[in-house]
Amino acid sequence: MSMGIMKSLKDNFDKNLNVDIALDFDHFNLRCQFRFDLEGITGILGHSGSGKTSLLRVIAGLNQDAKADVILNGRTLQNRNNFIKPEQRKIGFVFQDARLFPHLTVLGNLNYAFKRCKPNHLDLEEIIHLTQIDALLNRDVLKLSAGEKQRVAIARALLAEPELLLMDEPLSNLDNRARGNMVQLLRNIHQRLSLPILYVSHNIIEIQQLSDDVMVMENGRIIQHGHVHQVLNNLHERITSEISSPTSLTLTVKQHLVNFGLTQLDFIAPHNNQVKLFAPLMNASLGQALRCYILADDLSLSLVKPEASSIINCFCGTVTQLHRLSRNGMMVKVQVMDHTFTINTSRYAVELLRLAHGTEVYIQFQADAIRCF
Ligand SMILES: Nc1ncnc2c1ncn2[C@@H]1O[C@H](COP(=O)(O)OP(=O)(O)OP(=O)(O)O)[C@@H](O)[C@H]1O
Repeated sequence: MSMGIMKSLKDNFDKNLNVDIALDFDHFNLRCQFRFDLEGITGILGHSGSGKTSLLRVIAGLNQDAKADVILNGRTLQNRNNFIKPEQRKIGFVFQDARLFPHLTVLGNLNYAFKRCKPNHLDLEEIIHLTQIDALLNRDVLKLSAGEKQRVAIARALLAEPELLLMDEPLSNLDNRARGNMVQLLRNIHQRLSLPILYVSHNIIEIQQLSDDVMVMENGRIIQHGHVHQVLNNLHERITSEISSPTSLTLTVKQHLVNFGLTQLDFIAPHNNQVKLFAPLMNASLGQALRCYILADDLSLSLVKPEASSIINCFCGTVTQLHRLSRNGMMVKVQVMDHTFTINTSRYAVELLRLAHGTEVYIQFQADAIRCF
């Protein structure tokens, strides 16, 4: 197995992406300028039509009309005078639909990429195993399920040994269960290959579970870019006009209470008091950091500390924001130390509790409201 060689090669170059793009369609203008170190998975979130696909297409070299400077790992892919063709950019692209070669089997599709990439630093068997397609190799690609097709498409993209992988809504044709499995598979791939990924999705949960950094696009512009928790917990009002994003946290495992079916996670509350935060019992080692989220509908608010309550998680915090979501629905942000919690409640409750910026409140949630990954 050539994992050692793979890893050292991946680590040898400076990984960064430098982009300055101006692209004009009849009714849409894309203007993006950014430079960042390519380390993990960067999620790209935004309403339909905000320009996410257009941005990926320019980076991949699929839109020659764009006025763009694109520099990947110090290599100029495009500027006023140069245009490197898509197949020479060392950028992989996985689309919403798998786009496999229909006349080839699964193995034929993989070999197409593998044989064109010389010398090979990746091990074909390893990639087949990593993408869980061992049992599919001789199958006709037209007879695969949507999830199977996407796994083959990912394997094929990896075998071309890209320096950057672009993924455009790769899981949108899958049901919830297949989507969950694919998120885990993508995390494994990323961990094993250290391959930077730009990952476009409408699905905030998918972005929360996969991304280290998140960019938010609106109307052809990047309006937010930063660490996943920081961006998702403070999503721009225009993006959260109809939905609330989940509270996004990284928490470490403190202890397992096997008899109660609970796992205690580390959480620092006001005045530096360590308070107990419980999640459902999970198979994770002590000290392991977990990506966690809580849906806004799963939290409730109280003005007084509930002394005797069956809801076992309760923290004191301060209201920092109130935002009307619908005719009767409100979104409330509560700051608890460094953590911002997002709670959905009714306009009636906000008036009843006289909630305002600065109100001290207690947030409550059940153990199974916290979902960990
Ligand atoms: N070839 C084209 N010619 C003219 N307009 C285009 C072209 N491609 C995209 N657009 C327009 O550019 C805008 C951005 O499209 P884009 O596909 O980049 O958005 P998106 O954020 O990826 O949307 P979605 O999430 O629905 O896929 C849209 O208004 C779209 O109609």
